[in-house]
Amino acid sequence: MDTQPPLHDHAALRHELAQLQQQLADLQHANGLLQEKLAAALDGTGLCLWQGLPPSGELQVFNLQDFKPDDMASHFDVWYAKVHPDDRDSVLANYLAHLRGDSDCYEAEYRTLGPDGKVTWLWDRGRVIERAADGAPLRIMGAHADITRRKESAQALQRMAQHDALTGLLNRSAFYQRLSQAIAHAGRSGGSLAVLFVDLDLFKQINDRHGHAVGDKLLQFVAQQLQQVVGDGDVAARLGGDEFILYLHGEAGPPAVAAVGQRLLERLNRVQLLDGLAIDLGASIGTSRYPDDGSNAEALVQHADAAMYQAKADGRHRVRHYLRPPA
Ligand SMILES: Nc1nc2c(ncn2[C@@H]2O[C@H](COP(=O)(O)OP(=O)(O)OP(=O)(O)O)[C@@H](O)[C@H]2O)c(=O)[nH]1
Repeated sequence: MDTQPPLHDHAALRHELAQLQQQLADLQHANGLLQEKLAAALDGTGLCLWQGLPPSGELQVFNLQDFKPDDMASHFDVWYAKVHPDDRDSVLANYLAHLRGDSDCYEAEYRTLGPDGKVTWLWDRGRVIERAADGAPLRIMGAHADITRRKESAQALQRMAQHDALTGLLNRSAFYQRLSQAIAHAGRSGGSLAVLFVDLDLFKQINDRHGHAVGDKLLQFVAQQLQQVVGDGDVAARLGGDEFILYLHGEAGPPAVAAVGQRLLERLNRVQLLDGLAIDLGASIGTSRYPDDGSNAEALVQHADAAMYQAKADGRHRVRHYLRPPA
């Protein structure tokens, strides 16, 4: 039996095939243009587009500008394992809240850890674009970007705002902030803490005799000594000029506080050899304690300052504790 289609059907099929091939070529061309536009839009942004399929946990990445394929996780569990342990809870809570429909979008800034332990900060944002009839999320699409440099600059700025440029110690405002937090903590836990106000003796003479640059080096030396006498959780700072301050946390009774002050004086009293110069460096130290001598940072510092003036008046290079004026 002859099963060949009639000749005119062949012609019709060929025509249809040619049309389909043309449509395919048009679609490929349009797709190529879309890819070019997407690449142009993303160029230089550092953005990486991703799609997640919550039912299977599969993750896909659509563009790899600035990224290597191995940087990308192909499954939710792999991505989650890369997130810094300290950031996991908050990122996951944010992501799940959005999958549940509790938020308009998922958005988080978090650290990831590379195999070599390298930390990369990511900004990540996504939105569910397809849900099942019962509301279960089927597809989520989003983008992430490497924000490590921005984070590092912000951290450097924060560091500069909190530290003294010459000595690297905390500055006045950061110290007050820390001391206030320590007082609040001690207040809740029934603990005590001590403040030591340190003012160098006759520093103007040292500057005048040896020059400002030598004075600067001495201030840096004093800062190092302060850091040597404080323990874990204690804080040392430069208030400005030749004034330094520190607080000791925990059960710092008067003898222990005086002993720390004395240790510091011994360290400073050694004649310092600096640039071939022998410099006799001294300091007067005033101390106050929470809660006996003040209930807030300002009062404690003020009273330690008053005790420091008493140390100066008593002959300098000594430690004095704040004495409440007689009522
Ligand atoms: N080298 C240097 N000197 C500073 C700096 N900041 C402040 N000073 C100087 O530190 C000196 C502080 O002197 P004063 O506190 O007035 O008095 P003193 O000479 O230490 O005398 P007493 O405090 O009475 O023992 C001043 O001469 C300031 O110019 C600094 O950053 N570097």
